[in-house]
Amino acid sequence: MSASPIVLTHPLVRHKLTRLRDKTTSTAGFRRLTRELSLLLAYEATRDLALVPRDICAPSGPMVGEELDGKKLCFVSILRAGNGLLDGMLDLVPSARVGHIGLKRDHDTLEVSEYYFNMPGDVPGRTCIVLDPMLATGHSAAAAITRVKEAGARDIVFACLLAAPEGVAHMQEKHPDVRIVTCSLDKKLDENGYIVPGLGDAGDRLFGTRDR
Ligand SMILES: O=P(O)(O)OC[C@H]1O[C@H](OP(=O)(O)OP(=O)(O)O)[C@H](O)[C@@H]1O
Ligand SMILES: O=c1cc[nH]c(=O)[nH]1
Ligand SMILES: [Mg+2]
Repeated sequence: MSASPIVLTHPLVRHKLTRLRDKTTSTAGFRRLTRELSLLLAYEATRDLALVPRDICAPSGPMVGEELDGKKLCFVSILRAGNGLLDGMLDLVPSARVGHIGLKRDHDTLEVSEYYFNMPGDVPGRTCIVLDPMLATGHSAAAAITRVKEAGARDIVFACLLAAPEGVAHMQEKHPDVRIVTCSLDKKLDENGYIVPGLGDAGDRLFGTRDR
């Protein structure tokens, strides 16, 4: 059974997301807002990490604190727009490993092709948080997660800024075990496979390009 996506409803998220969607927001502003939202996404995406007790000496005396258990985290960025979320996540968890998967969506068929794959060796045992701002048809996210599973990952979260119902349904069919954390569940896809209301092309807005 697949879980429903976790949608962040915090006022800060809603405020920043509105600025992000606004087509008059500059490239620099878009990049900064994406980074800020990634910190808030990371907070929710890491909610279930296991803790173990740790003895420390506080200024007032000994106490039992807590620290993260085991081998911790691996972030996986789906190139290229996933990199917009990566730096903020690494600010929060600087020791995380990082994998990269290069995927390009064909504008006509909406199918994806892989052009790059590089994962750390010690992925089994780590929680993998796969990053991409957009879950549209879900083809990119599902293909990336198939590859992450082939690398040995078992505990996987997919974190995005916007999700379309079509993408959520595709992920629930292909990877029902993967939790989806998003800042918004939008209305639908348009006839070109773009999210409505959406924010346009995330990669282009992050990097100041125009790829269609
Ligand atoms: O859910 P889907 O229908 O697969 O669409 C979502 C994908 O499309 C965009 O990437 P794109 O292929 O445009 O590459 P880019 O990040 O290099 O711009 C986006 O960053 C996702 O990876
Ligand atoms: O709306 C969309 C859909 C896919 N990719 C994007 O960047 N935006
Ligand atoms: Mg793009």
